Amino acid sequence: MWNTYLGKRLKGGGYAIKGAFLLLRNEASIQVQAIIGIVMTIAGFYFEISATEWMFQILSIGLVLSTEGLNSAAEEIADFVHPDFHNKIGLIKDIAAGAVFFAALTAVVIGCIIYIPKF
Ligand SMILES: Nc1ncnc2c1ncn2[C@@H]1O[C@H](COP(=O)(O)OP(=O)(O)OP(=O)(O)O)[C@@H](O)[C@H]1O
Repeated sequence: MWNTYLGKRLKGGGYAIKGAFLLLRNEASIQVQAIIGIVMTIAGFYFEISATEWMFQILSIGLVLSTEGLNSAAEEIADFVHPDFHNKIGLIKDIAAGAVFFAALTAVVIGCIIYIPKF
């Protein structure tokens, strides 16, 4: 069953879910972002945001969690291929963190657009 096309796709989905749990269990940065996502979801219900606002908020949370997860993967690869200090490893980690910064900045701007008018 697992060797069929569908079986292989299901197995791939299983690895992805395992990866998501590993991120949530082991990565402090993902845990912080996930907590922020939960707080913003509670705020969304409290302020009764519109369907469009929900879509942007959910996209923002997903974007930040995804880039944060990819950043963690880049850090793992960097530490695996070169555990010692190296300027290039530092540059790779800084660039990966920069990607998270863009996502987080986008989420903050969207959050301000949604919630500032509600005060
Ligand atoms: N092996 C290394 N060589 C050179 N610079 C490094 C190295 N490891 C880390 N750095 C520098 O330290 C910064 C922080 O790296 P680190 O691996 O501690 O990530 P982090 O942001 O603290 O994430 P986490 O807490 O999830 O590990 C990097 O962005 C980089 O500038």
